[in-house]
Amino acid sequence: MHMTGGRIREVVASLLARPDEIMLEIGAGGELLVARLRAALAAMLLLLPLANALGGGGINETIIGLGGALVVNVFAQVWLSLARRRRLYRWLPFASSAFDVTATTLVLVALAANHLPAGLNSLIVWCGYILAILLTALRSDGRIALFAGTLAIGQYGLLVLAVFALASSPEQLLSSDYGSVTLGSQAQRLVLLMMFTLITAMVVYRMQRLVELSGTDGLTRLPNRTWLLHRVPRLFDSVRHDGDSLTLALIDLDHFKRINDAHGHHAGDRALRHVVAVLRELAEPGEWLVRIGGEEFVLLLRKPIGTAWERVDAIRRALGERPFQPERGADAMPLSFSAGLAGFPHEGSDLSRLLRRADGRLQQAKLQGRNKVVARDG
Ligand SMILES: Nc1nc2c(ncn2[C@@H]2O[C@H](COP(=O)(O)OP(=O)(O)OP(=O)(O)O)[C@@H](O)[C@H]2O)c(=O)[nH]1
Repeated sequence: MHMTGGRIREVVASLLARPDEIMLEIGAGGELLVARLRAALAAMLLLLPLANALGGGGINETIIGLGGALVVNVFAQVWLSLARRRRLYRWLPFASSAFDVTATTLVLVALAANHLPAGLNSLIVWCGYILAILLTALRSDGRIALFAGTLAIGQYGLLVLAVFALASSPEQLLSSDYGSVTLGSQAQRLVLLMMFTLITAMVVYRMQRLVELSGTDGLTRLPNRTWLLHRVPRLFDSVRHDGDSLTLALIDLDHFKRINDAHGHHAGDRALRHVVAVLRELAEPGEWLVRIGGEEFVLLLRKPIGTAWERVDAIRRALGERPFQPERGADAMPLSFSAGLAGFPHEGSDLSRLLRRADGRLQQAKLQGRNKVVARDG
């Protein structure tokens, strides 16, 4: 894979950015999945000290392993109950992944307190870091993957320094069960943690791009119906919370079939991009344009229906002043749309009701001769 400096900067910026609403929504679902998986893994963790005891391992290590596994099981249930709540706690993924990493470190510290080489050479417990880092990939938030990886590298690095500082002689770092602890092998483990962090971060990046693609219309790069379905419930919540109004405008281009028939499908595509460019240029903050079908768009305006009507009508007039040129040398042709408006929450408290109401008014606009915006039932 060839990555230029600019591309690397783009990947890093995207991983460090706070995900948008949809990605956070998916991340919240991911948090619940992580919490369920953690609970299952924690239960399986209880088997490890058991296997150690059955395999003739030391009693102290078995007790430390069992104690660690029990604590992880109790916390796993706490994280699960928090993730099940409807409320989105922004700190929860950071706190729970910090717990996953720190639990591993604490078990390693306990092992080191019992027998120094065990703290650094216990491969089984060290794998807890790998699990903690890999789990973050399910949250589709690059910041959490990088946070967990950095924390694991930091904590393990400090443990290595502490053990080497505490060992008064090289013999103390030799063990018949765990082999010899060397700086070289510890450096390798730190590099491995970096590699796992990098891979996990790239998985998150790919996942974010795929989600982005599934919510974007390929022709106009506008958000699509999938985006609308995911975004609208949160937008409704926020409008309700702030006591604001929201208007949904259903926009349909007039006689669009004629452009395709007269100039071909490619010209039709360019006409769609022309309309979107004009609408984008005119869009103000608090307005979201979505392509929901062929030549059908939804414009969401955080405004009461009267003000929204004035806005959409101004956009309709502005589009009329920007004719579309189907081919070089051909006469420019004026484009127009008809629109039906519906207000949230008084005319519909969910998306399908609002769309139905707006569609009725759009049909009225078409029947009344097109190039018209209708905000009331006639
Ligand atoms: N070029 C192109 N055409 C599209 C696209 N999506 C839908 N269309 C065309 O848009 C046209 C819509 O036609 P109709 O639903 O009959 O509506 P209309 O011609 O706009 O007429 P009114 O809506 O009644 O004003 C059809 O010819 C579709 O093929 C697209 O992505 N590209």
